[in-house]
Amino acid sequence: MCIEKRTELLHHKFGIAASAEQKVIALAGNPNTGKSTVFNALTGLNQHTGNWPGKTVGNAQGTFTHKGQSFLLVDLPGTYSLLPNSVDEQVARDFICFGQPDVTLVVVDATAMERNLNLALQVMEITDQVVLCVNLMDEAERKGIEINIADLSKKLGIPVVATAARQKRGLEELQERLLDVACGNIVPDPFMLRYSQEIEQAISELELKLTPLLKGALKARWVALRLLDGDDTLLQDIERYMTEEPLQDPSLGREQEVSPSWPQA
Ligand SMILES: Nc1nc2c(ncn2[C@@H]2O[C@H](COP(=O)(O)OP(=O)(O)OP(=O)(O)O)[C@@H](O)[C@H]2O)c(=O)[nH]1
Ligand SMILES: [Mg+2]
Repeated sequence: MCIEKRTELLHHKFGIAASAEQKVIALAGNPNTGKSTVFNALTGLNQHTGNWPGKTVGNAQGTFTHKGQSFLLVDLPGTYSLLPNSVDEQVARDFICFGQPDVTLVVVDATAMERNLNLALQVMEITDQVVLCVNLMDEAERKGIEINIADLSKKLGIPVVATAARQKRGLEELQERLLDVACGNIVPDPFMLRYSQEIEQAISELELKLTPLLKGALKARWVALRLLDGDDTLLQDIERYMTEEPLQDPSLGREQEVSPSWPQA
């Protein structure tokens, strides 16, 4: 999508005023992982709060500049998943999918990695442009939890930064990695969850049909997974946010439903 079109989309559909040269960062994560603390530490007083258009869910936007590059940071509601079961999850998913952020920064709690990585894996299915922030490192250290950040980054295929946002630790490196991914100096190659053979087969068949329809706007594999899961809200959202050419292939119905199950926390 060209920059002018994205600026227009952000303004009209999400109430976000980003300038053409700004890199847009979506801040996602489980509740209480320190997203707002990271947001505040990075943006300081350069913040603006309101509601998401048509929703009673709070929306905070803020700006910062790193090495001459301006960033607009959007603090998303805390969620455990991106399946649209609640308004918070819908808001987070819609922005990550359709707001076309340059990077989605997933903030996880270093003391509860297993539960938190579930959301990170879901984001990595939607977009390659992901940076992981392992926050609350001071708490993890206090509890004797050790995390091999370099190994985690290698296994996940995305940049991973350790932070203790309340103490403002690790934020410089976080800004560096955001700049790297936003500007293309680092091209993440996220680890993909593999499902059963039956589901993988169905995904491949749907991907073939979806790829030309989606024209790179969304990952065909992820849309295929959502369709197989019977997620009607995604088709509505595709029409709402990509209104120029709604999906019209009648064979993309629900008859092929087999439910892939998300890894449970
Ligand atoms: N010890 C420690 N506490 C932190 C750190 N980061 C955030 N906190 C604290 O964790 C609590 C939750 O932080 P928030 O920034 O509100 O978390 P959040 O993810 O925005 O929470 P929701 O918006 O409710 O989902 C607050 O009391 C913060 O001060 C950290 O790195 N170390
Ligand atoms: Mg918050």
